Amino acid sequence: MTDALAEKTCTPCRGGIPPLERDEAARYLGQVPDWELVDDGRRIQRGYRFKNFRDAFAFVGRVAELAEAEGHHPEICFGWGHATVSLQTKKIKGLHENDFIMAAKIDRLAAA
Ligand SMILES: C[C@H](O)[C@H](O)[C@H]1CNC2=NC(N)=NC(=O)C2=N1
Repeated sequence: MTDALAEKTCTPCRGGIPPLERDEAARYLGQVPDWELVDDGRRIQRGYRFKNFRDAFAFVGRVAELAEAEGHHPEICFGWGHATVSLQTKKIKGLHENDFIMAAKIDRLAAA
């Protein structure tokens, strides 16, 4: 199922729509089960482990390129051997399908 999401492309979000309800977000989360709902269901995040700093940094660079290509951007915290990616649609201060598309694409990128 993750592939189905990963095959989609993010759509420009200009605000003015409600964020996903918790039950909707939970349904999408089933397709990216390694991610967790945080901030009262308004954000999703996942941690990744790497052999060293260089591999973590390379992963961050690939996620950044993906975000620019999709026009939808995560928050990333990283250091020696780890990176945490967080996704929320800022314009609506909550979750949108775009966040789950990016999660699925980032998981595929991390597995590559
Ligand atoms: C028009 C375009 O969709 C917006 O400027 C994008 C850019 N990247 C974005 N990224 C995130 N995470 N949230 C947004 O609301 C957002 N808006």
